[in-house]
Amino acid sequence: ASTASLANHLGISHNVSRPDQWHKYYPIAKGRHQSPIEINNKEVHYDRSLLPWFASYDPGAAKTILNNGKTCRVVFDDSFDRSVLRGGPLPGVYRLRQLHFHWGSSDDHGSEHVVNGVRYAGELHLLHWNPKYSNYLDAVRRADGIAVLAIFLQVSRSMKCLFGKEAPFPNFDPSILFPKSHDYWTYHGSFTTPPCEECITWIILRDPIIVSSDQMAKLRSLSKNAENEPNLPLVDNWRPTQPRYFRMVSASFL
Ligand SMILES: NS(=O)(=O)c1ccc(CCCCO)cc1
Ligand SMILES: [Zn+2]
Repeated sequence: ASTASLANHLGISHNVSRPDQWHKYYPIAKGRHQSPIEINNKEVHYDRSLLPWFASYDPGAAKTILNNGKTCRVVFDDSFDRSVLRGGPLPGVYRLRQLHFHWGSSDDHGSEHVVNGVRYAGELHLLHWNPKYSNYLDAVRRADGIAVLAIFLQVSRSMKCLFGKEAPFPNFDPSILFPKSHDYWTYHGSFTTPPCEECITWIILRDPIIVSSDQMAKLRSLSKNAENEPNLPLVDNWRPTQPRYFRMVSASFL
C-alpha cells in the first residue's frame, strides 16, 4: 500500500484540503476522466436511446447519519439489493450505499458540477455500487463499478422548502428529495475527492431541488474539527471542475 493509502488508513489526512496537491498521493487525480466537470448545452449530445432511470428505495435501509468532518453523510444497508437504482445509462441494478452533500460558504456557490456557468448552492450525491462485483471496494476499481445520482440544491428565500420536515432517519426514503422531472445528463467520471478513482457513471438531474436558507445554514453549521478542538466550519467541500478532454456528455432530454 502506498504511504498515502497507509496515511489515509491511519486517518492522517495529508493536506487533502488542497485539491491541486491530491495528484502527489493519487496520480489518477490528473487523469482523463476526472469529476466534476462543466456541463455546457452547446457540447451536450441528446441521446434518444437513453432510458428513464428508476429508484426503488426501502426507507428501512437507512442506518445512520453522520458528520465525518468532510461532509454530512447518511449510510444505508447495502448487504443485498434492498435500495436500488436502475435504468438510465446503467446496465443493471446498482445498490444505494450512502448519500452526502457538497456546499459553499454562501448561496452563490457550493455545487461541484457547473451548468452553463451556473454554480448552485450545493449538490446532493447518492452513491450506488454494481453488485456484479463481490463488494464495494472491488466495485471502486471498475469502470462500471459505481453510479452517482447528483441533484443540485437551489436556495429559495421565500418558498417553504420541500424537505423541511426532520425525517427520522430510521425511516428515511431519499427519493422524497428528487425533483419532479427525472431529465438528466450522464457522463463517465471519478470520485470528486481522493482516491479520485475513475469508476463513476454520473447521472446529473437537470432540475435542482429547492432548499431554504436555514437548511443551508444547518449544513454550514457543521464543523470539520473534532469535539474537543476549536470550531472550524465545514464549508466549501467541493472540488473545482476538471478538464473534460474527449468525453461526451449525453442528455436524456431535448
Ligand atoms: N463526491 S463523490 O460522490 O464523488 C464521492 C463519494 C464517496 C467517496 C468516498 C469513498 C471513496 C472510495 O471508497 C468520495 C467521493
Ligand atoms: Zn460527492
